Amino acid sequence: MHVGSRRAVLNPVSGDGDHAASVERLLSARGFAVSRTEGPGDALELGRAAGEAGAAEVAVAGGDGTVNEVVRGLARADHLDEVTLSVVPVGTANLLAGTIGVGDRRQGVEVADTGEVRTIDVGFAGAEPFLVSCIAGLPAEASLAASSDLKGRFGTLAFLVTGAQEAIEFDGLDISLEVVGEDGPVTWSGSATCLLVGNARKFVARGGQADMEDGLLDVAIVEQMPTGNLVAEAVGHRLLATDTEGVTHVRARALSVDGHGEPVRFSRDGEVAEHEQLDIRVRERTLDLRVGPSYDPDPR
Ligand SMILES: Nc1ncnc2c1ncn2[C@@H]1O[C@H](COP(=O)(O)OP(=O)(O)OP(=O)(O)O)[C@@H](O)[C@H]1O
Repeated sequence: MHVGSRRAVLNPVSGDGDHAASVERLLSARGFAVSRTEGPGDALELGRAAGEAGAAEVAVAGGDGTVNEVVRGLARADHLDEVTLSVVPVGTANLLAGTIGVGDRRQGVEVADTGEVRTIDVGFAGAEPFLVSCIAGLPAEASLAASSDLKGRFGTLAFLVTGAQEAIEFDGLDISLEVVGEDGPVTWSGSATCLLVGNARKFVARGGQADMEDGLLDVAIVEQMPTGNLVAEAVGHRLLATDTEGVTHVRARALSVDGHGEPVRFSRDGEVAEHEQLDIRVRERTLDLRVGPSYDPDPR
């Protein structure tokens, strides 16, 4: 491997922010040229620069937000399918790392160096990529409402805390969907509490990790229900059973979301944007990703 082909993007303020020096040292020792972010948007530019320089490997030391920025930068440099990505989890929730068997920062560094490489699907919402999920409605509102202070104190639980509060006030999304499902087209129209589209995560049955190599997105549409609290609880605990009334579940290659002229707020791996109309699709086996030893390519 030639010098400079391994780059790392390190967010020094992710999570509790006590990792920068030690993780930088560990990654440097494995041959990664480490760049630190100095503010929002830097990880995107560093990802783009790594892509434009043709970096063979990019490690991200950060949380899901930082991973999302780097992946967007790599996509803009048209380098997503030529790079090997790895994640050193130093954020708060670290959803992606959790689903690919990378438990902590030391293991993350080890995996960044020698972990098995799998080629995973990448979701796209319009032109923007996502690895974990693209969600609209209640959970997106809730995660938006979780201030970083709250996130800092409660970690992932902040989602649940705010989720329950927001549910009481949430009006629902008035949307129409055209879904290219695994078994044919599906249409849906109505008022939804939320639309959950997972690449690395699934939201029905036991929830948790989804198959990231099957060329399919896991789509759950939760109908607006009068008792919003109940839904918040169900979503929060990831207990949406397959047959829950009011929940439509489809494995899909693509879907088109229409907000009937009203902007719908989407969260792509935590990055928020509003769209009146959005096409979401999956590009099968697009990104090489280093995974931990407990990664299960076909979780059931
Ligand atoms: N040097 C910096 N100073 C302040 N903010 C930064 C800096 N570098 C990056 N950021 C911003 O920090 C935010 C949080 O990053 P990240 O998602 O990695 O951590 P987290 O929120 O703790 O973890 P998670 O997303 O896994 O819950 C990102 O929105 C990013 O834009």
